[in-house]
Amino acid sequence: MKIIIGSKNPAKVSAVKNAFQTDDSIEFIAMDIPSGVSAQPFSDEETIEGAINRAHAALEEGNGEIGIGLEGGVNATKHGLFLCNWGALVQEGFPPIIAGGARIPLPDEIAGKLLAGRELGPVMDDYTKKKDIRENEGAVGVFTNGQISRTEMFTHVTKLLAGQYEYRKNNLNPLSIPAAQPK
Ligand SMILES: O=P(O)(O)OP(=O)(O)OP(=O)(O)OC[C@H]1O[C@@H](n2cnc3c(O)ncnc32)[C@H](O)[C@@H]1O
Ligand SMILES: [Mg+2]
Repeated sequence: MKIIIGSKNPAKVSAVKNAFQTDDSIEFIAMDIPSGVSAQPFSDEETIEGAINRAHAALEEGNGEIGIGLEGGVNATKHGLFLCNWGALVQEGFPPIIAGGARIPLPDEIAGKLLAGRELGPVMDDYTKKKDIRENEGAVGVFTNGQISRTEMFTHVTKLLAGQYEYRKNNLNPLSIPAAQPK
């Protein structure tokens, strides 16, 4: 089985491999796929849409059995601007499977820069004086003092996708297969 991952970001690619590691017959292909939403999604809705877009486009371009999209964004609440992360798994002929990740508030100093229009990736690099935080521990890793890395957070999201996919496969009632969703 071929799983096409809609990103070449190593934090995302490792997460998908971790989540499906029990199955040796899987071939993983990572492709650079645009999210089709803003570079810095600003709501759960927009972030979910980005994940689904990536999963659909990955499946189509990579010609596999499963497409996976993982997308990071932020979501404003009255308690502050929270990191939000979403994943989607797309399989031909079925509606997308969706799962969300852990969320933590961003410090005001970082949130202010995003509200002023900057992207989290470069803001985190400036803040930590390191390079490519988004491909390594991520903002979630920095602000949890290394407890939960971006890979670990996305591994959790992908396990939630993989588990729902397995459940659907094992409990498929042929009479209730939903119609394919328009792309
Ligand atoms: O190559 P892709 O797959 O696009 O990987 P990405 O790191 O850009 O990830 P997203 O597009 O999903 O993330 C959306 C935006 O949020 C930023 N971002 C999200 N989570 C982050 C994190 O944990 N650390 C640093 N930047 C993050 C990222 O740089 C983008 O500006
Ligand atoms: Mg991106």
